[in-house]
Amino acid sequence: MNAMGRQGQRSGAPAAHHQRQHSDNFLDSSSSNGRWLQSAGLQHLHSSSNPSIPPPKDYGYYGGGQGSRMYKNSQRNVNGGSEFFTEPSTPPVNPLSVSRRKNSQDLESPNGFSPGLLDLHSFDTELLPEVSVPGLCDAPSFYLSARGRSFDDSETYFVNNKQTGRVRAAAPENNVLKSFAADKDKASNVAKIKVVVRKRPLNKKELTKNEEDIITIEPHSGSLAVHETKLKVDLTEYVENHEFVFDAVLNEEVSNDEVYRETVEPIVPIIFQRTKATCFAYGQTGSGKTYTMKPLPLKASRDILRLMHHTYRNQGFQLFFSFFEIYGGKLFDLLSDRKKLCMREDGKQQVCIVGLQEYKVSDVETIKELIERGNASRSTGTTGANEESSRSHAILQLAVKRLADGGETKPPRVVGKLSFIDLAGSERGADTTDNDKQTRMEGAEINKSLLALKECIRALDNDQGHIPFRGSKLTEVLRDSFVGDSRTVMISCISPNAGSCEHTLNTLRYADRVKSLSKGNNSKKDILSSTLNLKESTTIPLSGMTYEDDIADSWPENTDQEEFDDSEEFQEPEKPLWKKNGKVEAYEISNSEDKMRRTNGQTKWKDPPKFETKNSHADDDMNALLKEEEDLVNAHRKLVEETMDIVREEMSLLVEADQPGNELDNYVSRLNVILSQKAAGILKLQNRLAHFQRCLKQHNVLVSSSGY
Ligand SMILES: Nc1ncnc2c1ncn2[C@@H]1O[C@H](COP(=O)(O)OP(=O)(O)OP(=O)(O)O)[C@@H](O)[C@H]1O
Repeated sequence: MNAMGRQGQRSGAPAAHHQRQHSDNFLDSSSSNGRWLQSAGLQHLHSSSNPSIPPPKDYGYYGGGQGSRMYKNSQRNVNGGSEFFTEPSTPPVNPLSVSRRKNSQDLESPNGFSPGLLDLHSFDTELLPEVSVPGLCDAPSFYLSARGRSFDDSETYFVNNKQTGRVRAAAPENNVLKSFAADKDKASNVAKIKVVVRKRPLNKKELTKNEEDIITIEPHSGSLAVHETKLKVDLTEYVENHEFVFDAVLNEEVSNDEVYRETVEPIVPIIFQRTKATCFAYGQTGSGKTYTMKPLPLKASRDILRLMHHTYRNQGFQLFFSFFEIYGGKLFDLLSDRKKLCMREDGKQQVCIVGLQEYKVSDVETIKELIERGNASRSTGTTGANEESSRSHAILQLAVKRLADGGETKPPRVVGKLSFIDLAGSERGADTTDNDKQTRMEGAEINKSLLALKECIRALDNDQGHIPFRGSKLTEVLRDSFVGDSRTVMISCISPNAGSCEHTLNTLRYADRVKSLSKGNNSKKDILSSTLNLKESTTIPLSGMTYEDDIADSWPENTDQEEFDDSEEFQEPEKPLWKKNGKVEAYEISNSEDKMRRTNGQTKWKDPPKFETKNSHADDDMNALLKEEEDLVNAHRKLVEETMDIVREEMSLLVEADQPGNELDNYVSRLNVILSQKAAGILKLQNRLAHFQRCLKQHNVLVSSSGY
């Protein structure tokens, strides 16, 4: 049945009344009721939290008929599917069309890659003096009012087209230069975390199946609604509206250029100011993560190079490129024949990826080539929802480095870093069409890392002293995104079709949790990060490492930062990968850091602690427990939602019971159904709770140490 038909059937009251009702409730989302429900992750129930208010029955949501389903359907017909997937500004590389494993010979051939240099402490920016910004005061002040606003600003930083939700695309060529020069303080005011949602258009398959678009986007207010069709106990349908507000919401018409301008462009200038920034896409398989992420690094590189060649000309800045993936809990270099990599922390708990090949790049063409090579090496497969699905988390890093005073004789030091992370689909483990063992294992691993990411976010959100970054390789890599002088942009990708409703709601709830991180006091999180460093320095080695890895890597005995800060330690040249005109062209980050320290007669690495195996089991246990907890909370939330529905049903039953001539039989049988439903729901949750309690008991030691 089409939306119009259903709407006609459902509407018991004039549509105008409902429209007002919804938008009032929505606008009232800051009320205590709204906050109360939001705090329980049930904000979507706000509009119907008062059982005396009839349930929402139509989509007349944002007023003026624009948010109605009728409107959306007609919009869809205009798009008709012919525009679908026509826009990639960077044509997607088909990994299957390119040989998956490039040999290193091929990769290292000197075809334009400029010299690269070793950087052991690739995340260490402490020793660098602050970058002076030439011409800062000359900045045209009009620019600030037009573009380059910080994420915190209450006004949108670009102008939206009110009809289409399209972001105005009229940016001047050198806007990054201008926005950077505009105001250094403004740039450093860019919010620590920005959460953006992007909705993709319905695809051909969904259109063929006549699937409904259930997402309404209101770009001006950053709000979005998911219209979920549900069944009452008497099997009649009704629609529940779930409302969310984010830093920005981008509808299906927004181009990749516009996505870039909204997400990454504002953070590019501050990479030159000792900032580590991360942009990642999150969402179910086939929701558009890769499509969204793919063009961003190239656009960012272009802007970074422009800054280097203009604003910072002759100031010793260099751009380095690396690309790796996390697959099955292990790291692989996508630019080096999928060489296995190893992650390590230095004395300051800074992450260092040993063996990762970095390329010094100075032109966009080379970067494009590297991106294509990396993408071709990615692990992909087919899921029910996406024929070319990413099975891994891919991490592409652009590091801005600067030559030290000694010029080319010393390795340049990192000034800032921009990381792009294309996460694997958020529900891969639950994909029912994935039934071979390998795929299931991949799914489990992906879920583990996404769960760990969520737990880190939750821990930061709840001001917990311990942030479980070690829960997965992904969170270890991402750690820098959340602590210290860092910026994070999360792009939540959602599918519009009704069949994806549950996954979409999960993605949006996840995004909502990340968003709440940015609400609080940032300094609070910085304090947290120092607590974290203290705690982490005394905890166990990286989970998921093999025993061999552990023996080879060992662990820092001494975390005295001063000793590790000594830049003289970095003079030993790294293993050159290839040479051009007698100059080293590319280097790999190796474990010579260990050797240096040992040969200095000051061994700072010790044998693996004896309790290591036990602790890596403990990590697994903790992950399992976290998963149990997650499931319990979700089940509880679901029961509350169902209870609300049942209460509504009861209210109308009572109203009917009071009507003259009401049939007692009908009342009795419906009440019976309602009560059985309630009892079944409670019983199910009780069983789950009992199971969780048993798990807690089983892992008693863990429970006390992880603060349960
Ligand atoms: N905004 C969009 N506009 C047009 N086409 C899109 C958009 N987003 C995604 N697509 C298309 O949808 C399909 C799936 O997208 P994509 O591969 O990016 O999904 P994904 O989230 O990365 O999936 P997975 O997690 O399985 O890797 C692709 O064919 C892509 O071109």
